[in-house]
Amino acid sequence: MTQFIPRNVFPNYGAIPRSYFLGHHRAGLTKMKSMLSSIDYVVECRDYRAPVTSINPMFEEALGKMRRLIVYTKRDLGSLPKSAAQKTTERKLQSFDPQSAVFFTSSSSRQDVSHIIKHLRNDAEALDKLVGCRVLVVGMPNVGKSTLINNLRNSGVGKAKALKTGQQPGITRKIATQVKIIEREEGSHVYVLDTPGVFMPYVPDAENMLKLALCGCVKDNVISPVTLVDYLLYHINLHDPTVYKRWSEPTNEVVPLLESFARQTGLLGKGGVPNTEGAALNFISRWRQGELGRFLVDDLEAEQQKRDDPDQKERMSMTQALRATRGARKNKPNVASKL
Ligand SMILES: Nc1nc2c(ncn2[C@@H]2O[C@H](COP(=O)(O)OP(=O)(O)OP(=O)(O)O)[C@@H](O)[C@H]2O)c(=O)[nH]1
Repeated sequence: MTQFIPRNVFPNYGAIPRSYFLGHHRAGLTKMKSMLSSIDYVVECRDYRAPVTSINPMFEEALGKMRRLIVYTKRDLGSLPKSAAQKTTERKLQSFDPQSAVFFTSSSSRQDVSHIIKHLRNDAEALDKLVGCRVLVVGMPNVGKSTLINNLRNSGVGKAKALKTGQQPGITRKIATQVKIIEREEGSHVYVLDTPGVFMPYVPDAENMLKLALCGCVKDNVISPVTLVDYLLYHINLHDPTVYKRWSEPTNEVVPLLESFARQTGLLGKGGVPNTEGAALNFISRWRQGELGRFLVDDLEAEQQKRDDPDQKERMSMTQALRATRGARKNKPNVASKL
């Protein structure tokens, strides 16, 4: 048997849309900025699987001066609990933001959110405010903000879910009413406010767009699901190609893999022909549920090198991003019109 060699670069970056900045993203960001004087903390959520790519530089610009907590959500999908890989990843991520309190959460772990409650309980006390402390939770679409707030409320005051959550981005479209997560006898309670997920006006690097779409920050109809599975397959093969052995031998060919997957899972169209698009969506959904391996799509070593290199510009500023959007608008159809 010939040895399987995974691709070490992804070859298919052509024709990938790079924008997903919708009306409620812009409106949400403007509203957040206008509320800052009444906010004590910002909790910035990032996706554990794409911890660097899911940083929205517009939040740094708009909210960078606030007291900040960084929460990497969906930890359960990016690493195995207590594994060496988890420890290394988290140590590195912590080192990227030495000035901020950094947390890692999985929606299935009560303990993960209890660390945030403990931190806020101690830290917010120092604010000594009679009116209570207000925390704004921000992040990319679908990163898990509402889920986090529901879990904080449950852990902090023992109450049930207050906010709607969903598998596709854009469930929260407006800044929500505040939710109490910590109660204090003297009345200085801690409240959190959910916000609509905000995407970037333009993503210069096509690979980053694929990463964000794979993690669910972009609606599933924006990028072809077959291209997304191809990109996912590229990552899976670098980690462990045996995770799909039920359906195929290790392969770099996405279409035969999806056809085999469709036949074996009954995803067939008219005349028994494999429904490749449906199969692709199903395959992605399985990865998002942790069935096809748990790994990061960002390379933290490469990020470290970038940060160590003084000549590298780390992020686009808001102005640059907006300038790029204008350029993109001239050349590309409006993605929002497809939604
Ligand atoms: N496995 C896993 N799934 C999670 C976790 N957190 C959130 N999710 C799922 O991710 C999806 C999005 O979660 P939401 O809380 O609705 O995300 P959001 O950031 O509020 O989304 P927007 O409405 O777009 O702003 C839901 O299907 C959640 O169940 C987590 O820690 N682990």
